[in-house]
Amino acid sequence: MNKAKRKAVIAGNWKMNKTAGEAAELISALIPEVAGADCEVVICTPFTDLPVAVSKTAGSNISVGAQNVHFEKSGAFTGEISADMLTELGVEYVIIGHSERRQYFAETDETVNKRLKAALAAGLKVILCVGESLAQREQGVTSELVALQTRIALGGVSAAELKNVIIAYEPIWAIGTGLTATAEQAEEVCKTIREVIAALYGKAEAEAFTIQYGGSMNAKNADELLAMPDVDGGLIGGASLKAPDFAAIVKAASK
Ligand SMILES: O=C(CO)COP(=O)(O)O
Repeated sequence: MNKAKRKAVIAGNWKMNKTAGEAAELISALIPEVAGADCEVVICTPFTDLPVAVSKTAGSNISVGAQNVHFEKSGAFTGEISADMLTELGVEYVIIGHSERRQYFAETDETVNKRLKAALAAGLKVILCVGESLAQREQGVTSELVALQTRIALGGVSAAELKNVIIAYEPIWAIGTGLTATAEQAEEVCKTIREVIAALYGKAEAEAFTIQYGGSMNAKNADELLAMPDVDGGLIGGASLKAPDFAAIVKAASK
């Protein structure tokens, strides 16, 4: 695989953090720190921060994403947000299938697939999350599980649409725990994902495809993780909430 062909994507997943006022402050601090980065920079904010995030980042190299989207276009789905609502705001990306959504909000591979197709149809770029629990890793089913999650999520997605999809490999046991997958563990699963993409869409598509690692990624471990041949970026939780911490990872990806 020629990694040089792929531009790294560093995305912050703010989760349920930052009011709109706090978001404005964080973005103001972030813009000068990441200006000129040689990688793509994305911040995925709570829904309520999206308008301020879009307006504040205008003219900068930071793209804005949401953290979820519903699969229907509109209707009686109290509390939900549609893809058209996001695109009209100027939102470019959306995270789909994060393990916290799967774990706490009963999202399944099937609804992840429906959300993904709805997002792509509306013109959004998707960061699709896959990853195993600690019990699944200990049972030795990580590769199989991640391959299955990937196949189901991408069901019905064309090769043209795939260009707007990134996959983030996020081992659940490494999220917010301070436990990072070793670079070798991250590489092994990211490589498996690339093989699944190659089997589904072909070798050229797989080589062009961006795969991120996520799970306690920080300024200290970013270099080693990003040096892996199949790790093309990161999806960052905790370390995306402070401008210097996030900027340090962006810098590591720009080397
Ligand atoms: O879930 C994550 C990003 O989506 C990772 O979160 P942490 O970086 O806080 O472990």
